[in-house]
Amino acid sequence: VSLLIHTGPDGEKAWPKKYPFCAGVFQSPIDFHEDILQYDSNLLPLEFIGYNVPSTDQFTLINNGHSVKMYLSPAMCIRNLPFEYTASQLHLHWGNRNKSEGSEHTVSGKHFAAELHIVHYNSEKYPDITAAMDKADGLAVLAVLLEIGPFNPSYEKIFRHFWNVKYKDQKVLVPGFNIQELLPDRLDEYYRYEGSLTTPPCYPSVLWTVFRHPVKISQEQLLALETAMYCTESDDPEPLEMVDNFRNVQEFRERLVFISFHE
Ligand SMILES: NS(=O)(=O)c1c(F)c(F)c(S(=O)(=O)CCO)c(N[C@H]2CCc3ccccc32)c1F
Ligand SMILES: [Zn+2]
Repeated sequence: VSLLIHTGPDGEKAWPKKYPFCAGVFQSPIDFHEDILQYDSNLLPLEFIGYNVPSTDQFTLINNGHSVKMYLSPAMCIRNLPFEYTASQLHLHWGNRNKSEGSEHTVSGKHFAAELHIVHYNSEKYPDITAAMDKADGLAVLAVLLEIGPFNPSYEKIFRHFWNVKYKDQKVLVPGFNIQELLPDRLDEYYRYEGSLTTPPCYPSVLWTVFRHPVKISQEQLLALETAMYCTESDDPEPLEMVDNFRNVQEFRERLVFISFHE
């Protein structure tokens, strides 16, 4: 299934056949534009517990055939959400070397170069992410929009390992570091809405927090992300580049996106 997930924009048109929720309600990602945004003074800055993981710990980074994902420590969690959410994994979405517009969420119709997602599950109500992932209050995903700028040493702590996970099912250990370094400075400014997984099975189970301010990585780091990995296994005679693994924005009718900042 992972090979079929992102083979071009037509790939996602085929999802509902096998994954009915992908054609359902509350689908993500979406475009953030003026007339659906509403300021909400109750949206507090998120509080991160255990994000500063010591370098003696290690994260497993794995190429799962349609993204590169890094398993996180169960000691990492977020407060100031309706429940306590425990970290599960982080992964990225990106475009290709000729079109560096691979973010999933867009702002006023504009794609950013790429997008980082940190997936958490509601550990107050569910024992693990498998139990949580299809529940309306099951998941909370933090999203960071990435754009081109100076070299980013924090992102490099993950990106430097891409060459060891070029092919599907390859994995490598990454020394622990402070995952909060991957987030923008203004943790108090974000978009908030109820949406879904952006990959099959597309469960409408995600409380999305998309930070307002993008984080910068260098052109070279972005190129590494866009060119290092393949969806196929190392011995596959027809290698398939892992590119354009973002879902297109979904219809967003009669709903609002709440913002924690004034325009
Ligand atoms: N953009 S997104 O945040 O919606 C999102 C993804 F885009 C994505 F690719 C993955 S995955 O783990 O690589 C493959 C699908 O399971 C997940 N993984 C989540 C979804 C289901 C699940 C189950 C166990 C651990 C992680 C996840 C995901 F939440
Ligand atoms: Zn994602």
